[in-house]
Amino acid sequence: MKITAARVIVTCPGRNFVTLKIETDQGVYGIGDGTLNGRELSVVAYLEEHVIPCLIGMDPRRIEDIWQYLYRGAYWRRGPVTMRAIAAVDMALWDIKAKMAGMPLYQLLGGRSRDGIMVYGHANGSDIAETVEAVGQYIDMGYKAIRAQTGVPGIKDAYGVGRGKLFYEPADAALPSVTGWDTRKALNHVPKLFEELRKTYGFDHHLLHDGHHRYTPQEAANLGKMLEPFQLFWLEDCTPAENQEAFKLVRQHTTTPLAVGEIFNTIWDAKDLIQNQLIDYIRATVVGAGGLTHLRRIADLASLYQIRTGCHGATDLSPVTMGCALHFDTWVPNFGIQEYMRHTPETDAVFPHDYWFEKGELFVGETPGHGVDIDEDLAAKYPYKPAYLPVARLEDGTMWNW
Ligand SMILES: O=C(O)C(=O)C[C@H](O)[C@H](O)CO
Ligand SMILES: [Mg+2]
Repeated sequence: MKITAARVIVTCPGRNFVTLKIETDQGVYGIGDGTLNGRELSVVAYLEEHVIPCLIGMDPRRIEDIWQYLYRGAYWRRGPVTMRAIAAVDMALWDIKAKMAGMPLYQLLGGRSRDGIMVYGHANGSDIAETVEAVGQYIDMGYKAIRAQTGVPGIKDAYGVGRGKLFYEPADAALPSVTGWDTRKALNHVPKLFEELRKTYGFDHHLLHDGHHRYTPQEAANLGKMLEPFQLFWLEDCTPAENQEAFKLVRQHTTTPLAVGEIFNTIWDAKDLIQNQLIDYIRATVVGAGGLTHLRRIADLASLYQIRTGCHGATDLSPVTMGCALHFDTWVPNFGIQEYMRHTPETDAVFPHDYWFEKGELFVGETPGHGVDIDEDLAAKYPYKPAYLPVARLEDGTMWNW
């Protein structure tokens, strides 16, 4: 069996997606996602110029060997561009293998560990009252877990507060817009949101919060401590994780569960955090961390330390990644939760998929493969549009982490 052709499809049905389609001499094809928010065309070039020429003629059933070829063979390892290109190939190859087996992908991974996948949605508002109302809407839709973000008085465009409620897109400008940040103001405000949420809705639902790399380890520890009475499911990205040791300080001071990893590319980014039990949830997902082949290794390492998965699932991960992640979630023994930020109806139409939402959970169907396809004619109607995430600056103009 041979790979006969592969091509990259870029489409923007509301936001940009990079999709890889791999064809074989047996008529079976596979689909993979290589979207890298705000840097999409770098993955397109990496795939078209450096990966696809090597793939032609290879046996698509040799998933592991092709993964190693692309990882070790490039000499230059890791990084978001490389690992997304590898992920796109890996997803497409697993799709092909599962289609040939006539099985949904989760069967090849080891079979079903659960029926539904608990997901969390994004509730946000410009102030506490609006966010409390938005959380109520998610509860009414049946969600069991909700991430809550709020505008903070005195901060311009606080992280996670979109203009829309059910659909909002952080990468919303042709060049990065400038947002603000002030840790003091956030630390004074965020605990009040969760106090209000617990007063209003009680403790039956899981609540989550994303610090988006904004706090120093000491500030993050302080926030975690202040949030303890409100029993969060997790506090995410409370401090940047390039220095994995920084989490020791946070961990020593708070029992609020910690989640990290949406920007991790490999097991090496998470190794010390996991082995020192400095986190509770690992956020790496299929497109970010080199596909299913590599994500499985991260999950297995995490399972040794009772750390659970919490795959990133923002809108910049296409329905192809969402489909793969849901098959992974259906299998993975140490599953925690899955992020689910809804795609627009336009995106859902470009990517027909066999997964659906019901009472706070997502379910995958029995379609062979990962169950997500691309309608190429429709995709062609939405050409690439430059779009960037914002940047963040402190009041005095200093660049900060968005
Ligand atoms: O979904 C999250 O938790 C995020 O932090 C969203 C990210 O900012 C977004 O996916 C970046 O592309
Ligand atoms: Mg996040």
